[in-house]
Amino acid sequence: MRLLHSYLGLGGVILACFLAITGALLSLQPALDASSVVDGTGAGDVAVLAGLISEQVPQVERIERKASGQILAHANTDEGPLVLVINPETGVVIGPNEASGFFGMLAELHREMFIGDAGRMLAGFGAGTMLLLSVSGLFLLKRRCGSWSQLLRPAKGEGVSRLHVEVSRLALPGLLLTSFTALYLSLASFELVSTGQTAMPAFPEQMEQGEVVPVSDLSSLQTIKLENFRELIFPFPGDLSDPYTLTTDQGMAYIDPVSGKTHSFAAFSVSQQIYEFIYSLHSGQGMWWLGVLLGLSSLSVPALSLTGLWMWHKRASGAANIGETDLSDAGFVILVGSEGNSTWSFADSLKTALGAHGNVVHCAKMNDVSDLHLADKHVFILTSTYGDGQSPASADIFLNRMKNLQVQNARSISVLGFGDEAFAHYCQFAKDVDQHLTRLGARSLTPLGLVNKRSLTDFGKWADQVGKALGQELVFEHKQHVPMTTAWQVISRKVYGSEFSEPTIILRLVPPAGLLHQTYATGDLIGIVAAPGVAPRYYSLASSSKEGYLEVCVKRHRRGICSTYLHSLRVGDQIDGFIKENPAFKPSEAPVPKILIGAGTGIAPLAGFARAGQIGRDTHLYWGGRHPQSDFLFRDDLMSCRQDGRLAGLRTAFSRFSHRQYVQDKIREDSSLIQSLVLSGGQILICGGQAMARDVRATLEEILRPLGLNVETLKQSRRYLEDVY
Ligand SMILES: Cc1cc2nc3c(=O)[nH]c(=O)nc-3n(C[C@H](O)[C@H](O)[C@H](O)COP(=O)(O)O)c2cc1C
Repeated sequence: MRLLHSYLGLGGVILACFLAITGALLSLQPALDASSVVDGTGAGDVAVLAGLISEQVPQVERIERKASGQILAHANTDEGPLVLVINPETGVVIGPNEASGFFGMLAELHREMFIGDAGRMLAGFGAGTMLLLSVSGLFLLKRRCGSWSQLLRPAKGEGVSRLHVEVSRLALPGLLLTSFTALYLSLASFELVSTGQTAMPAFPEQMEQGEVVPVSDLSSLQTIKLENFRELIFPFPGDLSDPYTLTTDQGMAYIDPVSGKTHSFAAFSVSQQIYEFIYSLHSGQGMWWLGVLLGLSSLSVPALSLTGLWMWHKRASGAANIGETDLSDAGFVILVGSEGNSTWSFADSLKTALGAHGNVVHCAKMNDVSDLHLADKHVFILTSTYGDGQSPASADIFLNRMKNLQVQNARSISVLGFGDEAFAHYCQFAKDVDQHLTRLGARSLTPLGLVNKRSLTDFGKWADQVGKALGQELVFEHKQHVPMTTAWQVISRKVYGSEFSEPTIILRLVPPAGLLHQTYATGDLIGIVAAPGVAPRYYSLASSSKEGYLEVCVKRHRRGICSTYLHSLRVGDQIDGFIKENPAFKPSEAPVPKILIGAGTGIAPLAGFARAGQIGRDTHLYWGGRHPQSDFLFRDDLMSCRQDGRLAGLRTAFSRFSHRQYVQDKIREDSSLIQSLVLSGGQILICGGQAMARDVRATLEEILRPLGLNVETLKQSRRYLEDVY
């Protein structure tokens, strides 16, 4: 699916954009027509209307009623062909149909690119490509979301690939409909599907003799109401053997110009009705709102093409950047499972560190695994997890392939999973691979390692174990991509808990004078690079750009390079940082109760949410700190939130004060309140260290159990969000 999607996208990008843009412009026509339509009941029947028109436009050749209700008269004048818009109420000529020339040309460009059959074939090919892209895109979307039922849930991931997903999700229904109908119309234009249009009425062999009557006196036309009328073609002037040709929504008829009677009639066949229905679905004729919606979804095609190209390039460059080593020379093999590419950079670091000891290392995609990758090698499997606990793109057939391979031939196979604890199935694919290998009897150098949010610390811990097992110290220079930073100036600093060995500060920062203010939301992160070559450290924001400053809360860690650096800053000092969005940790906008739970510096985004007061009145905050006198972070702000009702409840627990309580103790005390908040649709947001998050989760499981609920189910419906570090 992915290959099909990528190659069709690459091959068809220009054609798809061309068809989408011309189609989007054409989609305006039904809406413009509809806006100029006057209620058409006044002129009565077709005979009256045709009579009124032929009096004003003697050279009229054809009258048509478009699906929008607009009436057009086509005449052949001495100055050339003319299309006139007619008021259906009065039959009076409103004026020339100026749009018809432009849209006519545009339609021709869209259908056949002014090059006839070759253009129509290209357009048909483009329609087929778009249909395949939309269908394969739908399946990839399902894979990314985990299952069909999760298709409409908020998209996971970040950056360009998230944009691609969000746009395609909005546009896919429209794109599927447009491309399917376009392909059908294209096949119909080459008569590869039946349109039923061959069923014409029999042409009258003999006309009545006598005087031609005025069109308004033709009895067959007097019975046709305007809303059923489609087209009337006048006989060729002076040709007494030529009848009127009438088309209604029932079928086609020839009408005698002398007697006014119907000579012959052919009803529309089912296939013709299908054709017409599909035509109006594609063009929006008669359903201008659908036309506009389809036009808007077509506009997504250039955006999807650009973001898709970027994703393809990024994916293609991942493995290519790592360099090649001959497999037969290698004693070590690194197999990589990656979707977004970041795991390749860890594979690269591992390869370099192993290579520094003279080891020959070969890297490959997990999907390419063969017996040659295993035979007498130390194998490292580095894989991310994707969708909802599923395999990433470069590992989706790995487990199947492994079934036929001799894992016992490998000297060792060790698995390292990359994932994100915020997901319900943390590193699930790596766990599945590890279990599978154990079942097959593979030897391993180290137990399964897990890396949360690409943490260099987690990676380093696993690599230390590998180094010890091999008797080689592995030194890493992990080249992590650091986005462009901007300068931030400290405008205030408040120190808390200075009597403890690890104090906490709240820093307020603004861009230095003259620099542009960026936009960020409470709960987003600021990445700070404390020294060249050191991986960025991320801190949650307690404020949004609306407040005019950026606020972070930092506890000093004994050997923490970045926290020590931030603690050393004074008012007026400048630092470099970049904003990283954190869409996974945002309170829902629905007016449901919110339960905010945190400990230590985890209070930062929670205090920010409470302060902004946008998250509804029924917000309860639980926080655990050390001592109420010395490190009650954001105390004044939280108190005033409680007073003015932005917080309906504020419960604090202090671990170095009289009762020595932790935040989960306060939660347990409030069990019945929490149960009722959850039952009324409440959302829980947790921020802080891993140990706190684990204890809180266990307590909440106990509280939820009597309700027949658990954390996992809440997580799946985004009612349990964690930002844990
Ligand atoms: C759409 C999407 C779904 C994800 N699903 C999971 C998941 O179910 N479990 C998990 O632990 N991590 C999940 N992650 C996080 C990734 O595994 C993690 O960011 C990893 O470092 C990405 O590595 P890669 O860029 O090499 O694919 C998901 C990420 C995205 C973008």
